[in-house]
Amino acid sequence: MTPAARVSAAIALLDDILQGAPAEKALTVWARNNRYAGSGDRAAIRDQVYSALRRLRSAAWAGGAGDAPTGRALMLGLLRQEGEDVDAIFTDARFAPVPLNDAERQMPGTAPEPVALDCPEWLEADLRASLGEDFVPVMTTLRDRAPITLRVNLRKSDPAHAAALLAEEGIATTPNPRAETALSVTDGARRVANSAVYRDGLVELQDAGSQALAQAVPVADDARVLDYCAGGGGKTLALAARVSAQFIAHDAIPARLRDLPDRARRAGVEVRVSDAPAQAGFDVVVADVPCSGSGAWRRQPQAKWDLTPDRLAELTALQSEILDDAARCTAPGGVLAYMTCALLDAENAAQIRAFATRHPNWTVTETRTSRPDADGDGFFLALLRAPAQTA
Ligand SMILES: C[S@@+](CC[C@H](N)C(=O)[O-])C[C@H]1O[C@@H](n2cnc3c(N)ncnc32)[C@H](O)[C@@H]1O
Repeated sequence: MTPAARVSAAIALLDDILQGAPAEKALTVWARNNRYAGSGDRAAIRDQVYSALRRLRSAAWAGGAGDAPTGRALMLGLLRQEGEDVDAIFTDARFAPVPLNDAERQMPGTAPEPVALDCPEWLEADLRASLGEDFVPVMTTLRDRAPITLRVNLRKSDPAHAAALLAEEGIATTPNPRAETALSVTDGARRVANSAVYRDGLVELQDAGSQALAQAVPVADDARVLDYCAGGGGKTLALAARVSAQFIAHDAIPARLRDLPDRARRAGVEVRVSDAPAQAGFDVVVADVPCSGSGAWRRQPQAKWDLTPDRLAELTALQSEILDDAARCTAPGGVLAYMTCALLDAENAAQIRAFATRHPNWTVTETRTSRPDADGDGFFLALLRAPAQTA
Protein backbone atom coordinates (compact mmCIF):
# COMPACT_ATOMS: atom_id res chain seq x y z
CA MET A 1 0.00 0.00 0.00
CA THR A 2 1.18 3.56 -0.63
CA PRO A 3 1.48 5.92 2.36
CA ALA A 4 -1.61 7.75 1.04
CA ALA A 5 -3.62 4.50 0.78
CA ARG A 6 -2.71 3.72 4.38
CA VAL A 7 -4.02 7.15 5.38
CA SER A 8 -7.29 6.44 3.51
CA ALA A 9 -7.62 3.17 5.41
CA ALA A 10 -6.95 4.93 8.74
CA ILE A 11 -9.61 7.55 7.89
CA ALA A 12 -12.23 4.87 7.23
CA LEU A 13 -11.32 3.01 10.41
CA LEU A 14 -11.46 6.18 12.50
CA ASP A 15 -14.91 6.95 11.10
CA ASP A 16 -16.09 3.50 12.27
CA ILE A 17 -14.50 4.02 15.67
CA LEU A 18 -16.10 7.45 16.03
CA GLN A 19 -19.44 5.72 15.35
CA GLY A 20 -18.77 3.47 18.36
CA ALA A 21 -16.81 0.50 17.00
CA PRO A 22 -14.16 -0.77 19.45
CA ALA A 23 -10.76 0.11 17.91
CA GLU A 24 -9.23 -3.35 18.27
CA LYS A 25 -12.24 -5.03 16.69
CA ALA A 26 -12.40 -2.51 13.84
CA LEU A 27 -8.72 -3.16 13.05
CA THR A 28 -9.20 -6.95 13.11
CA VAL A 29 -12.25 -6.79 10.82
CA TRP A 30 -10.41 -4.43 8.47
CA ALA A 31 -7.41 -6.80 8.23
CA ARG A 32 -9.74 -9.74 7.51
CA ASN A 33 -11.55 -7.84 4.74
CA ASN A 34 -8.37 -6.42 3.15
CA ARG A 35 -6.09 -9.40 2.82
CA TYR A 36 -3.87 -7.62 0.28
CA ALA A 37 -2.53 -5.52 3.16
CA GLY A 38 0.78 -6.87 4.42
CA SER A 39 1.93 -6.93 8.04
CA GLY A 40 3.85 -3.65 7.52
CA ASP A 41 0.70 -1.96 6.21
CA ARG A 42 -1.41 -3.28 9.08
CA ALA A 43 1.14 -2.13 11.65
CA ALA A 44 1.43 1.34 10.09
CA ILE A 45 -2.37 1.78 9.90
CA ARG A 46 -2.76 0.60 13.46
CA ASP A 47 -0.13 3.10 14.63
CA GLN A 48 -1.91 5.94 12.82
CA VAL A 49 -5.32 5.00 14.23
CA TYR A 50 -4.00 4.78 17.78
CA SER A 51 -2.01 8.02 17.44
CA ALA A 52 -5.13 9.83 16.23
CA LEU A 53 -7.19 8.41 19.12
CA ARG A 54 -4.61 9.54 21.66
CA ARG A 55 -4.83 13.04 20.17
CA LEU A 56 -8.53 13.11 19.41
CA ARG A 57 -9.10 16.75 20.41
CA SER A 58 -5.86 18.33 19.23
CA ALA A 59 -5.79 16.42 15.93
CA ALA A 60 -9.44 17.32 15.18
CA TRP A 61 -8.56 20.94 15.94
CA ALA A 62 -5.46 20.89 13.72
CA GLY A 63 -7.58 19.23 10.99
CA GLY A 64 -10.03 22.14 11.13
CA ALA A 65 -12.90 20.20 12.76
CA GLY A 66 -12.85 22.02 16.11
CA ASP A 67 -14.34 19.69 18.70
CA ALA A 68 -16.29 17.59 16.14
CA PRO A 69 -13.80 14.97 14.91
CA THR A 70 -14.12 13.02 11.67
CA GLY A 71 -11.69 10.41 10.41
CA ARG A 72 -10.48 12.75 7.69
CA ALA A 73 -9.97 15.74 10.02
CA LEU A 74 -8.16 13.54 12.55
CA MET A 75 -5.71 12.23 9.98
CA LEU A 76 -5.21 15.67 8.44
CA GLY A 77 -4.54 17.15 11.89
CA LEU A 78 -2.30 14.28 12.97
CA LEU A 79 -0.20 14.52 9.80
CA ARG A 80 0.10 18.29 10.27
CA GLN A 81 1.22 17.74 13.88
CA GLU A 82 3.80 15.26 12.61
CA GLY A 83 5.12 17.83 10.11
CA GLU A 84 4.10 15.79 7.03
CA ASP A 85 3.50 17.40 3.63
CA VAL A 86 -0.28 16.87 3.57
CA ASP A 87 -0.61 17.97 -0.08
CA ALA A 88 1.56 15.02 -1.05
CA ILE A 89 -0.88 12.63 0.69
CA PHE A 90 -4.30 14.18 -0.03
CA THR A 91 -4.17 13.97 -3.85
CA ASP A 92 -6.06 12.72 -6.90
CA ALA A 93 -3.98 9.53 -6.93
CA ARG A 94 -5.78 6.18 -6.80
CA PHE A 95 -6.58 5.09 -3.20
CA ALA A 96 -5.38 8.45 -1.81
CA PRO A 97 -7.72 10.66 0.27
CA VAL A 98 -9.12 13.40 -2.01
CA PRO A 99 -7.26 16.75 -2.12
CA LEU A 100 -7.91 19.32 0.59
CA ASN A 101 -10.75 21.77 -0.01
CA ASP A 102 -10.44 25.49 0.70
CA ALA A 103 -11.84 25.19 4.22
CA GLU A 104 -9.41 22.39 5.08
CA ARG A 105 -6.55 24.47 3.74
CA GLN A 106 -7.19 27.19 6.37
CA MET A 107 -4.76 26.68 9.23
CA PRO A 108 -6.65 26.75 12.56
CA GLY A 109 -5.54 29.14 15.31
CA THR A 110 -3.91 28.08 18.57
CA ALA A 111 -5.94 25.46 20.42
CA PRO A 112 -7.05 26.15 24.01
CA GLU A 113 -4.87 24.30 26.55
CA PRO A 114 -7.25 21.39 27.35
CA VAL A 115 -7.68 20.77 23.60
CA ALA A 116 -3.94 20.98 22.97
CA LEU A 117 -3.41 18.53 25.86
CA ASP A 118 -6.14 16.14 24.63
CA CYS A 119 -7.89 16.30 27.97
CA PRO A 120 -11.55 15.17 28.09
CA GLU A 121 -13.53 18.35 28.77
CA TRP A 122 -15.66 17.05 31.64
CA LEU A 123 -12.65 15.58 33.46
CA GLU A 124 -10.36 18.58 33.28
CA ALA A 125 -11.15 19.91 36.76
CA ASP A 126 -10.79 16.47 38.41
CA LEU A 127 -7.55 15.73 36.58
CA ARG A 128 -6.11 19.14 37.48
CA ALA A 129 -7.08 18.62 41.14
CA SER A 130 -5.71 15.06 41.20
CA LEU A 131 -2.46 15.74 39.35
CA GLY A 132 -1.63 19.21 40.68
CA GLU A 133 1.57 20.51 39.09
CA ASP A 134 1.92 17.23 37.18
CA PHE A 135 -1.23 17.97 35.13
CA VAL A 136 0.51 19.41 32.06
CA PRO A 137 3.45 16.94 31.92
CA VAL A 138 1.18 13.93 32.49
CA MET A 139 -1.42 14.99 29.92
CA THR A 140 1.42 15.69 27.48
CA THR A 141 2.89 12.23 28.07
CA LEU A 142 -0.49 10.59 27.42
CA ARG A 143 -0.52 12.07 23.88
CA ASP A 144 2.26 9.72 22.76
CA ARG A 145 2.64 5.98 22.61
CA ALA A 146 3.59 3.97 25.70
CA PRO A 147 6.92 2.19 26.09
CA ILE A 148 7.04 -1.54 25.45
CA THR A 149 8.43 -3.30 28.48
CA LEU A 150 9.27 -6.87 29.35
CA ARG A 151 9.32 -8.52 32.76
CA VAL A 152 12.18 -10.94 33.15
CA ASN A 153 10.93 -14.11 34.83
CA LEU A 154 13.42 -14.63 37.65
CA ARG A 155 12.41 -18.31 37.85
CA LYS A 156 13.98 -18.88 34.46
CA SER A 157 16.43 -16.06 33.78
CA ASP A 158 17.90 -12.78 34.97
CA PRO A 159 17.88 -9.38 33.24
CA ALA A 160 21.41 -9.60 31.76
CA HIS A 161 20.87 -13.17 30.50
CA ALA A 162 17.43 -12.38 29.04
CA ALA A 163 18.73 -9.18 27.38
CA ALA A 164 21.56 -11.16 25.71
CA LEU A 165 19.14 -13.83 24.41
CA LEU A 166 16.72 -11.18 23.16
CA ALA A 167 19.57 -9.41 21.34
CA GLU A 168 20.36 -12.69 19.54
CA GLU A 169 16.77 -12.62 18.24
CA GLY A 170 17.09 -8.99 17.07
CA ILE A 171 15.32 -7.43 20.05
CA ALA A 172 17.27 -4.61 21.68
CA THR A 173 16.49 -3.72 25.30
CA THR A 174 17.72 -1.46 28.04
CA PRO A 175 17.20 -1.78 31.83
CA ASN A 176 14.14 0.14 33.00
CA PRO A 177 14.69 2.07 36.25
CA ARG A 178 11.19 1.44 37.61
CA ALA A 179 11.80 -2.23 38.44
CA GLU A 180 14.82 -4.52 38.56
CA THR A 181 12.97 -7.12 36.46
CA ALA A 182 12.00 -4.59 33.75
CA LEU A 183 13.63 -4.27 30.32
CA SER A 184 12.45 -1.53 27.92
CA VAL A 185 12.38 -2.66 24.31
CA THR A 186 14.23 -0.12 22.17
CA ASP A 187 14.15 -2.01 18.87
CA GLY A 188 12.47 -5.10 17.42
CA ALA A 189 9.31 -4.90 19.55
CA ARG A 190 7.24 -6.64 16.88
CA ARG A 191 9.51 -9.69 17.14
CA VAL A 192 8.84 -10.28 20.83
CA ALA A 193 5.67 -12.38 20.56
CA ASN A 194 7.33 -14.89 18.20
CA SER A 195 10.69 -15.00 19.97
CA ALA A 196 11.91 -18.16 21.71
CA VAL A 197 12.73 -16.11 24.84
CA TYR A 198 9.06 -15.13 25.12
CA ARG A 199 7.62 -18.51 24.11
CA ASP A 200 9.81 -20.29 26.67
CA GLY A 201 8.54 -18.05 29.45
CA LEU A 202 11.79 -16.19 30.19
CA VAL A 203 10.03 -12.87 29.64
CA GLU A 204 6.46 -11.56 29.73
CA LEU A 205 5.11 -8.31 28.31
CA GLN A 206 4.31 -6.17 31.35
CA ASP A 207 4.50 -2.46 32.07
CA ALA A 208 7.36 -1.52 34.41
CA GLY A 209 4.99 0.29 36.80
CA SER A 210 2.92 -2.87 37.07
CA GLN A 211 6.09 -4.83 37.86
CA ALA A 212 7.08 -2.27 40.51
CA LEU A 213 3.68 -2.69 42.22
CA ALA A 214 4.07 -6.47 42.33
CA GLN A 215 7.53 -6.05 43.86
CA ALA A 216 6.18 -3.72 46.55
CA VAL A 217 3.71 -6.27 47.95
CA PRO A 218 5.25 -8.01 50.98
CA VAL A 219 4.79 -11.78 50.48
CA ALA A 220 6.54 -14.43 52.61
CA ASP A 221 7.41 -17.84 51.13
CA ASP A 222 4.83 -19.62 53.31
CA ALA A 223 2.03 -17.08 52.66
CA ARG A 224 -1.41 -17.82 51.23
CA VAL A 225 -2.10 -15.15 48.61
CA LEU A 226 -5.45 -14.34 47.03
CA ASP A 227 -5.51 -12.31 43.83
CA TYR A 228 -9.11 -11.10 44.18
CA CYS A 229 -9.34 -9.39 40.75
CA ALA A 230 -6.85 -11.57 38.87
CA GLY A 231 -8.08 -11.04 35.30
CA GLY A 232 -5.32 -12.19 32.94
CA GLY A 233 -3.11 -12.76 35.99
CA GLY A 234 -0.37 -10.19 35.32
CA LYS A 235 0.13 -9.28 39.00
CA THR A 236 -0.12 -12.87 40.27
CA LEU A 237 2.42 -14.12 37.76
CA ALA A 238 4.82 -11.32 38.70
CA LEU A 239 4.41 -12.14 42.40
CA ALA A 240 4.70 -15.89 41.85
CA ALA A 241 7.94 -15.41 39.92
CA ARG A 242 9.38 -13.77 43.03
CA VAL A 243 8.26 -16.00 45.91
CA SER A 244 7.12 -19.62 46.32
CA ALA A 245 3.92 -18.80 48.19
CA GLN A 246 0.49 -20.38 47.53
CA PHE A 247 -1.37 -18.33 44.94
CA ILE A 248 -5.11 -18.43 44.29
CA ALA A 249 -6.56 -16.42 41.42
CA HIS A 250 -10.17 -15.23 41.60
CA ASP A 251 -12.22 -12.94 39.37
CA ALA A 252 -15.89 -11.96 39.20
CA ILE A 253 -15.76 -13.02 35.55
CA PRO A 254 -14.11 -16.46 35.67
CA ALA A 255 -13.71 -16.54 31.85
CA ARG A 256 -11.02 -13.86 32.26
CA LEU A 257 -8.89 -16.42 34.14
CA ARG A 258 -9.00 -18.87 31.22
CA ASP A 259 -5.44 -18.30 29.95
CA LEU A 260 -3.86 -18.11 33.38
CA PRO A 261 -3.06 -21.84 33.84
CA ASP A 262 -1.18 -21.90 30.51
CA ARG A 263 0.63 -18.68 31.27
CA ALA A 264 1.61 -20.02 34.71
CA ARG A 265 2.91 -23.27 33.16
CA ARG A 266 4.94 -21.33 30.62
CA ALA A 267 6.39 -19.22 33.43
CA GLY A 268 7.17 -22.29 35.56
CA VAL A 269 5.09 -21.09 38.54
CA GLU A 270 2.07 -22.48 40.37
CA VAL A 271 -1.17 -20.52 40.51
CA ARG A 272 -4.48 -22.16 41.40
CA VAL A 273 -7.49 -20.74 39.61
CA SER A 274 -10.70 -20.71 41.64
CA ASP A 275 -14.22 -19.92 40.47
CA ALA A 276 -15.65 -20.49 43.98
CA PRO A 277 -16.61 -17.46 46.09
CA ALA A 278 -13.48 -16.05 47.69
CA GLN A 279 -12.82 -17.42 51.22
CA ALA A 280 -11.43 -15.69 54.30
CA GLY A 281 -8.04 -16.16 55.97
CA PHE A 282 -5.49 -15.10 53.35
CA ASP A 283 -2.18 -13.62 54.52
CA VAL A 284 -2.08 -11.35 51.48
CA VAL A 285 -5.00 -10.21 49.33
CA VAL A 286 -4.31 -8.30 46.12
CA ALA A 287 -7.17 -6.13 44.86
CA ASP A 288 -6.14 -4.81 41.44
CA VAL A 289 -9.53 -3.22 40.95
CA PRO A 290 -11.40 -2.21 37.78
CA CYS A 291 -10.66 1.49 37.25
CA SER A 292 -10.74 4.32 34.72
CA GLY A 293 -7.41 3.07 33.37
CA SER A 294 -6.37 6.71 33.09
CA GLY A 295 -2.75 5.93 34.01
CA ALA A 296 -2.62 3.66 30.95
CA TRP A 297 -4.64 5.75 28.47
CA ARG A 298 -1.70 5.66 26.04
CA ARG A 299 -2.38 1.94 25.56
CA GLN A 300 -6.19 2.21 25.53
CA PRO A 301 -6.83 5.69 24.11
CA GLN A 302 -10.48 4.97 23.34
CA ALA A 303 -11.09 4.49 27.09
CA LYS A 304 -10.10 8.14 27.60
CA TRP A 305 -13.04 9.33 25.51
CA ASP A 306 -15.51 6.59 26.49
CA LEU A 307 -15.33 7.32 30.22
CA THR A 308 -18.42 9.18 31.43
CA PRO A 309 -19.41 10.66 34.81
CA ASP A 310 -21.88 7.77 35.31
CA ARG A 311 -19.26 5.13 34.49
CA LEU A 312 -16.77 6.77 36.84
CA ALA A 313 -19.37 6.80 39.63
CA GLU A 314 -20.06 3.08 38.99
CA LEU A 315 -16.35 2.33 39.12
CA THR A 316 -15.72 4.17 42.38
CA ALA A 317 -18.73 2.42 43.99
CA LEU A 318 -17.41 -0.97 42.78
CA GLN A 319 -13.91 -0.16 44.06
CA SER A 320 -15.14 0.49 47.59
CA GLU A 321 -17.32 -2.64 47.49
CA ILE A 322 -14.33 -4.73 46.38
CA LEU A 323 -12.15 -3.17 49.10
CA ASP A 324 -14.67 -4.26 51.75
CA ASP A 325 -15.04 -7.76 50.25
CA ALA A 326 -11.27 -8.17 49.96
CA ALA A 327 -10.87 -6.99 53.57
CA ARG A 328 -13.17 -9.84 54.67
CA CYS A 329 -10.83 -12.31 52.89
CA THR A 330 -7.73 -11.00 54.71
CA ALA A 331 -6.48 -12.93 57.78
CA PRO A 332 -5.95 -11.08 61.08
CA GLY A 333 -2.64 -9.20 60.74
CA GLY A 334 -2.63 -9.85 56.97
CA VAL A 335 -2.07 -7.35 54.16
CA LEU A 336 -4.56 -6.06 51.62
CA ALA A 337 -2.84 -4.50 48.59
CA TYR A 338 -5.18 -2.10 46.76
CA MET A 339 -4.02 -1.18 43.25
CA THR A 340 -5.25 0.91 40.35
CA CYS A 341 -3.81 2.18 37.09
CA ALA A 342 -5.81 5.38 37.62
CA LEU A 343 -4.80 9.02 38.00
CA LEU A 344 -7.94 10.29 39.70
CA ASP A 345 -7.93 10.93 43.43
CA ALA A 346 -11.48 9.53 43.68
CA GLU A 347 -10.15 6.09 42.68
CA ASN A 348 -6.95 6.29 44.72
CA ALA A 349 -6.26 8.25 47.90
CA ALA A 350 -9.94 9.13 48.44
CA GLN A 351 -10.86 5.41 48.33
CA ILE A 352 -8.25 4.70 50.98
CA ARG A 353 -9.41 7.58 53.19
CA ALA A 354 -12.98 6.27 52.96
CA PHE A 355 -11.82 2.70 53.72
CA ALA A 356 -9.89 3.93 56.77
CA THR A 357 -13.07 5.64 58.01
CA ARG A 358 -15.16 2.49 57.49
CA HIS A 359 -12.45 0.25 59.05
CA PRO A 360 -10.79 2.34 61.79
CA ASN A 361 -8.87 -0.63 63.22
CA TRP A 362 -6.96 -1.22 59.96
CA THR A 363 -3.61 0.52 59.33
CA VAL A 364 -2.53 2.15 56.09
CA THR A 365 1.16 1.13 56.03
CA GLU A 366 2.16 2.56 52.65
CA THR A 367 0.78 4.43 49.66
CA ARG A 368 2.63 4.90 46.36
CA THR A 369 1.75 6.94 43.32
CA SER A 370 3.59 6.77 40.02
CA ARG A 371 2.82 8.99 37.05
CA PRO A 372 2.89 7.91 33.41
CA ASP A 373 6.26 8.80 31.89
CA ALA A 374 8.84 7.49 29.43
CA ASP A 375 9.41 4.41 31.62
CA GLY A 376 5.87 3.26 32.32
CA ASP A 377 2.21 3.85 33.09
CA GLY A 378 0.61 5.58 36.07
CA PHE A 379 -0.31 3.51 39.11
CA PHE A 380 -1.49 3.77 42.70
CA LEU A 381 -0.83 1.29 45.48
CA ALA A 382 -2.00 1.22 49.09
CA LEU A 383 -0.91 -1.45 51.55
CA LEU A 384 -3.47 -1.94 54.31
CA ARG A 385 -2.80 -4.09 57.37
CA ALA A 386 -5.69 -5.90 59.05
CA PRO A 387 -5.97 -5.72 62.84
CA ALA A 388 -4.22 -8.62 64.56
CA GLN A 389 -7.54 -9.94 65.88
CA THR A 390 -10.81 -9.27 64.08
CA ALA A 391 -13.41 -7.77 66.40
C1 LIG B 1 -7.64 -4.24 36.45
S1 LIG B 1 -8.35 -5.75 36.00
C2 LIG B 1 -7.22 -6.91 36.70
C3 LIG B 1 -5.90 -7.03 35.97
C4 LIG B 1 -5.03 -8.14 36.48
N1 LIG B 1 -4.87 -8.10 37.92
C5 LIG B 1 -3.66 -8.15 35.83
O1 LIG B 1 -2.66 -7.72 36.46
O2 LIG B 1 -3.58 -8.61 34.69
C6 LIG B 1 -9.71 -5.87 37.10
C7 LIG B 1 -10.42 -7.19 37.13
O3 LIG B 1 -11.40 -7.12 38.18
C8 LIG B 1 -12.46 -7.98 37.83
N2 LIG B 1 -13.64 -7.62 38.66
C9 LIG B 1 -14.63 -6.72 38.40
N3 LIG B 1 -15.51 -6.70 39.43
C10 LIG B 1 -15.08 -7.57 40.34
C11 LIG B 1 -15.58 -8.01 41.61
N4 LIG B 1 -16.69 -7.49 42.13
N5 LIG B 1 -14.90 -8.97 42.26
C12 LIG B 1 -13.78 -9.49 41.74
N6 LIG B 1 -13.25 -9.13 40.53
C13 LIG B 1 -13.89 -8.18 39.85
C14 LIG B 1 -12.63 -7.76 36.35
O4 LIG B 1 -13.31 -8.85 35.76
C15 LIG B 1 -11.17 -7.60 35.87
O5 LIG B 1 -10.66 -8.81 35.39
